[in-house]
Amino acid sequence: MHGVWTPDQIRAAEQQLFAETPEPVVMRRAAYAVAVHTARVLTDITGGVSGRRVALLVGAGNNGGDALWAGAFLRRRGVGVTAVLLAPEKAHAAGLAALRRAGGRAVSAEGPSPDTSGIGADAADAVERADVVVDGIVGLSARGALRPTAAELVRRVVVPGIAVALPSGVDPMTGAVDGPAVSADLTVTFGGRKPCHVLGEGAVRSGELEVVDIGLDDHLPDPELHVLQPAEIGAAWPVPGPTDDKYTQGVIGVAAGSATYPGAAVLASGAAVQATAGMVRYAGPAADVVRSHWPEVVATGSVRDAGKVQAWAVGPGIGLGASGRDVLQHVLESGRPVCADADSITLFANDPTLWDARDPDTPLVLTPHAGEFARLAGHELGADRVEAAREVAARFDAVVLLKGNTTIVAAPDGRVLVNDAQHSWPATAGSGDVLTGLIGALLASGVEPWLACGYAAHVHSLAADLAAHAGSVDPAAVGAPIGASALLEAVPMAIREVRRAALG
Ligand SMILES: NC(=O)C1=CN([C@@H]2O[C@H](COP(=O)(O)OP(=O)(O)OC[C@H]3O[C@@H](n4cnc5c(N)ncnc54)[C@H](O)[C@@H]3O)[C@@H](O)[C@H]2O)[C@@H](O)CC1
Ligand SMILES: [K+]
Repeated sequence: MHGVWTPDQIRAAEQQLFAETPEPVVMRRAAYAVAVHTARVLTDITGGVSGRRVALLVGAGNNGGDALWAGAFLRRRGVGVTAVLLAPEKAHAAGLAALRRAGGRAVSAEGPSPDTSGIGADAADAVERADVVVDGIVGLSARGALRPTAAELVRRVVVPGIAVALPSGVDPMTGAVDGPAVSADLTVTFGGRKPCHVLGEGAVRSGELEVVDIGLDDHLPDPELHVLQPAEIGAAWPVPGPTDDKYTQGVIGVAAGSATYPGAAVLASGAAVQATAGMVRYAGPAADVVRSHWPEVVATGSVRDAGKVQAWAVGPGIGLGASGRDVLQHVLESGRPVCADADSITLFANDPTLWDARDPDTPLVLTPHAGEFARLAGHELGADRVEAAREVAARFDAVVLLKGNTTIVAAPDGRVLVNDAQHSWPATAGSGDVLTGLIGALLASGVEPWLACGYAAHVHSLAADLAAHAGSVDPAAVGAPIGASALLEAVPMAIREVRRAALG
């Protein structure tokens, strides 16, 4: 599991570190890593380092200081370095002096003779002629949209960009982008991941991420967020052992779909069949259709005669009427872990007395999208999705999986997992029904609910990615839109992929 720390947590750890290692030494450590990675990128794209050109975009703070020091190190390897200073009078003095000593030059972003968009000729020329641009405009202390000159410079960058700490223009806490922002090929960040590297557009804008050790590790508190790694998901994914039979691996009950809309039932049951090797029971009015798609499912017409299960997946397509309510109430009273999705969430929102049916000691997972979340929470989902999910998880004493391009999984005790999909292929009708089946199957296998959601979210987005690329994991492969059935079909491929990662 990777940790993710807030800017405040990182700053506090830095202050502790500075008590033992002087701040300029730490900055040079960070900058040296930026220089090493920039040299690597230069070699990748131009075949060498010496004689290549790098433009540094330099803001008023220490982020600009990192870029200036990195420029000084690159000069020593023969790189032609020009620093474009956004606030010449506030540029990091020691960094600027080091760059000049090493033979680099500095120009003002706005002068002399700025063009109609406010950019000076030397600055425009430096950005245009560079092989690589290093973004040191703003880092951890970024506030709001980029100021006009910085925004204009960012618009002009067409060559590969390396972001120092984080891509400028991205909100450090939420990953949200408001106006122009750097789209980095590579982000070199220090001490640990920050929320913007894993949330929303920031995750995409960060490009490849390099986390550099600058000595902070011993000073960092518990992380704010966690990101699961494929290998740990693969190692934990339940597969049958030598002494297992169909019952010992967990039996999942699926209560979904209706006679008129059987699709949700077929997809959720199918996902459960593909996810784990135990047994799947379906209970509801779509029993015949489910049986014809998935002969291995034991299907009955009602939750009342479903037989024993170890967990329930309930909700997709059950409707908002009395029968849907009855189904939800029954599974809540079963004393088994429940993954409640879609109509179940709206039923909870419409009728708070349903919470009384729940055994407080039995885990409950809620998997809302933004609209369902708003109904459940009683307010719209704002920019801070993490805090929103955390608050609702605590309020309802349930694990909340908030759907979106970045999936957030909040536990009632405040732990938060993030699954940063990096693509939107799962944004297709029926994809949520597949996710519900995956989570339910993992719950039935005894996986802890918070992790079950994290494992399922990862495998779900990986399956969509694989399906969209016809099974290829080559990042250069071109994708095509998929439906939920194709996603479902790719689930075993995704499970194999994470299990392979676990083997190393
Ligand atoms: N404290 C340290 O010695 C270390 C800091 N590090 C670097 O320092 C950075 C943090 O430095 P600072 O706290 O000085 O702050 P930053 O360099 O992140 O930003 C502060 C400056 O950016 C400007 N700014 C803020 N929002 C802006 C916007 N929307 N558009 C344009 N300009 C904006 C402000 O005028 C302010 O002067 C980290 O991200 C990292 O790159 C690293 O060198 C590691 C060690
Ligand atoms: K930056």
